[in-house]
Amino acid sequence: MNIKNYINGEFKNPVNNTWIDNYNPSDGMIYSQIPNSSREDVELAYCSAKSAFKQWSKTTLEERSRILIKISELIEANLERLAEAESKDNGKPISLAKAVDIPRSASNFRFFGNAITQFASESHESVGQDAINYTLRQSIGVVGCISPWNLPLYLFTWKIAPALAAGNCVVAKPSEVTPMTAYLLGEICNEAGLPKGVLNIVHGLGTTTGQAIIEHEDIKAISFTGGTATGAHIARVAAPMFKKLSLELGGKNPNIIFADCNYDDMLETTVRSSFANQGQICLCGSRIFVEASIYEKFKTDFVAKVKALNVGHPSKKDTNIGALVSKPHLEKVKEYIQIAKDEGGKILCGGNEILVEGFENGYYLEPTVIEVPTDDCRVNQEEIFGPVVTIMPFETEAEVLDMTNKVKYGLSATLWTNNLTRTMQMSNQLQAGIVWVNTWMMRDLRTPFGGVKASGVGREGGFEALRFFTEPKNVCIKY
Ligand SMILES: NC(=O)C1=CN([C@@H]2O[C@H](COP(=O)(O)OP(=O)(O)OC[C@H]3O[C@@H](n4cnc5c(N)ncnc54)[C@H](O)[C@@H]3O)[C@@H](O)[C@H]2O)C=CC1
Ligand SMILES: O=C(O)/C=C/C=C(\O)C(=O)O
Repeated sequence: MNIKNYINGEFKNPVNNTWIDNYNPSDGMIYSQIPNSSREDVELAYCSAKSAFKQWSKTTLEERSRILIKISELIEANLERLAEAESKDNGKPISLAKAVDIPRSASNFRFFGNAITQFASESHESVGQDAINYTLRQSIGVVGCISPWNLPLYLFTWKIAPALAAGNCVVAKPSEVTPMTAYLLGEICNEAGLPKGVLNIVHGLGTTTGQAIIEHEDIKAISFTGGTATGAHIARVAAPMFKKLSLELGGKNPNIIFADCNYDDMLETTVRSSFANQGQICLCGSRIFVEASIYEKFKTDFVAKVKALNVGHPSKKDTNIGALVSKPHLEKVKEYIQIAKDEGGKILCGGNEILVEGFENGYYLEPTVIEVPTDDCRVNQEEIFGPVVTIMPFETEAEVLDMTNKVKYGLSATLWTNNLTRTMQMSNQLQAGIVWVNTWMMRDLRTPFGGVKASGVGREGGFEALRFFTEPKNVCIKY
């Protein structure tokens, strides 16, 4: 089956008729092809978006809201089909796609469909000067949304929904590794009555299609989620063109466990925060620091739970861990396991590729726990983005804070403790955009989402996203 570009409400082949193979990670087979769109395709998408902008930016908030909520309902109505497509394209367990990815994609549209009706601008009375200022929040125009492969429809819609709600028209590119649900979204948008050209989806490689989007002179804002190196490249290209930029990048998130925590909750959640989605979530807690007094107990209990996880075909109900997203990614993760061994790390469990019966060419890897001798080893400093975590003990708050803040990343941190003073003090000092205390990845879509340092620039979510996708203009009236 060939995936096509979605431009001006129609499905089109790429102008230069160049295609890329799309692999099913669970069996390593090519199962579809996608366009490797060129500058010409991006230009067609841009022109279609530009024509639609005049009308869409003037469409009432109620009408925009109605359409976005309709899209949300149609995503829900297509739950099974979308979850199957996501699981096949990405390798994630179908149970996860059904419970998390697709419902959250629907929530993204519903949330921003509602949020835009509550979004208000400010006014400032200049007392004593007989003047009033009011600030308009105007749609930007045509914006670019570029998303990664780990949470394909979830992150694609997390960008598109606020962009559309704010009255922009969009040229969007999903990851070339997981294009299928973005393709299906085009059909849903047509059925929901989204006017032609408001959303345009171009498929292809980052270096061709993505590059054409970020270099386009008239695409005025770029919202990107993906690797830090790619984010830095996008900034180098787009910042001198004065584009607005939202960059949500990698992480090397600490999971800090104190002896006074609720142990059972902590243990269960830590297995999830380590290995959910095969560890391929930028928020996964890939560095586990445990207070020395419970370190040996934690090590034994954690390893036992990890060994019990079921690695298998994504379509099977009892699969906890599916396939990694691609062969090159599997190789990258395996290289890090070798690096850990070379650096003196001890593999407590996992570390090997798995041959799943009947799917021997799939990209399966055992969930891996590595005990590291020091915090400054490469596996504790660099993003692996797979089912691999490190563990090590700590003695004091000061020591663990120092280790957690020493990495170049600063996305999220999880703290397990029942000590209120410690919670407040550490939350203040952790260099991260998001801190979870006694939980992980509990999401409220109104909250600011994003990181500091090499984890990115800007915040997504709630009104932050609507602010990003609008341009403020202050009007000062003297009376
Ligand atoms: N959410 C996250 O934090 C993610 C982090 N990563 C990290 O990045 C590493 C590399 O993974 P990749 O798949 O290569 O991610 P990537 O960052 O290269 O890809 C993300 C998106 O950016 C696009 N892209 C790539 N080059 C571009 C360019 N020059 N201009 C515009 N768009 C471009 C891709 O086509 C894709 O749609 C992973 O191993 C992982 O460590 C990857 C995906 C998601
Ligand atoms: O918005 C969320 O709930 C999760 C976002 C996750 C990422 O951005 C990621 O893994 O890249």
